[in-house]
Amino acid sequence: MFRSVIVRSSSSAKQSLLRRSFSSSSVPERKVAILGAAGGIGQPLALLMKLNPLVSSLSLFDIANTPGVAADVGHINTRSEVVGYMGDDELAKALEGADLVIIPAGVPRKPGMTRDDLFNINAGIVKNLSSAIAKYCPHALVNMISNPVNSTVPIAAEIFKKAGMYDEKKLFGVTTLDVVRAKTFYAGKANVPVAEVNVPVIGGHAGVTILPLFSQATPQANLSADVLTALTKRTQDGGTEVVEAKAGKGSATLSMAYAGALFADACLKGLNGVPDVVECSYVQSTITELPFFASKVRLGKNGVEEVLDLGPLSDFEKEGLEALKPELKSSIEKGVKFANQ
Ligand SMILES: NC(=O)c1ccc[n+]([C@@H]2O[C@H](COP(=O)([O-])OP(=O)(O)OC[C@H]3O[C@@H](n4cnc5c(N)ncnc54)[C@H](O)[C@@H]3O)[C@@H](O)[C@H]2O)c1
Ligand SMILES: O=C(O)C[C@H](O)C(=O)O
Repeated sequence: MFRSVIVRSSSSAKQSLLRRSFSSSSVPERKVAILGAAGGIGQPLALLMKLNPLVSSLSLFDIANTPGVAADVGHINTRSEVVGYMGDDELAKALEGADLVIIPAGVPRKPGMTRDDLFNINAGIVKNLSSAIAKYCPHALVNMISNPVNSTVPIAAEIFKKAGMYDEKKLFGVTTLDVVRAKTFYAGKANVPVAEVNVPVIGGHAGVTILPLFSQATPQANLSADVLTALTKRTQDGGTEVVEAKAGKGSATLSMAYAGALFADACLKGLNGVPDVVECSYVQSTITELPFFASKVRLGKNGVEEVLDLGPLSDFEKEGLEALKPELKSSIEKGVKFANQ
């Protein structure tokens, strides 16, 4: 179809106009940058973003090993051009012109650690990367994967505020893996096809701050209170389950890359004007008294279009919501304090 439009037009100016308007109305150019692209999440995420036809330029940044990852992924015969960037001197080039920046940079947990135990190392990494984003691609959407997400998102927000370019619609904590897990675990217990399952997950991304709303799960299933309690706990402990199974070799990487690619795809669809794109994400929010909170979010051309209400909660979920607030509040405050010291 594209080729026949070009062949039939007469002048070359007309051809190029047609080419531009045809291609921009179908699939716009989109640059996606991954920071931490040579890591356990970064590599499979780079692969999945290379497979995404919405991406025209894939920028792979890390402090080490990106040339190899970029050469490898770059041989795949899909739409995007791939460029690897290594070291702080190349960070500006990696970011310039980016529409979406995905951040899985930083250290993962080992058995016995909480996500908050990563704060001392990852907070500094996120602070530096956020300063660079503020400088080189201030209008990009940012998908924060680096833990502790409950604190790294507030850190990025504070850095962006200091730089005078903060737009709360453009900053997202990636909690999609919690949704992916809740769907998988629910489908197993409810004995329904997993592809049909939807489960919102609210709150944050650590332990009890992860609150799946199985009362709103579809398709509906009549699960006992004990089963719902066990499903909730398994979703909250999903990350720890992987950390323990990997026995010192890191945390979830493959399922996270899948979840990160799903969320990035939703962001790109929103940017491209696809209607009714709704995903859960940890964003600046007023639906509770906490300044950041994960809930369903409608994505649009400017990022967050609408933070959706929580909807009706069961008594068990209402208790879970009250129980998560103190920990989430203190993680947010820790991030804000760090960014401002
Ligand atoms: N949000 C979630 O649901 C979720 C899920 C899984 C893991 N995580 C988090 O993602 C992070 C990464 O996990 P991983 O398993 O990929 O770790 P990893 O150690 O395998 O990879 C991290 C990568 O970050 C790079 N890096 C370090 N400092 C950097 C900097 N300043 N700039 C750019 N890159 C830098 C490292 O070189 C490495 O390649 C961890 O903090 C982990 O806890 C979050
Ligand atoms: O559990 C972790 O440390 C990594 C990640 O947050 C996860 O949920 O798998």
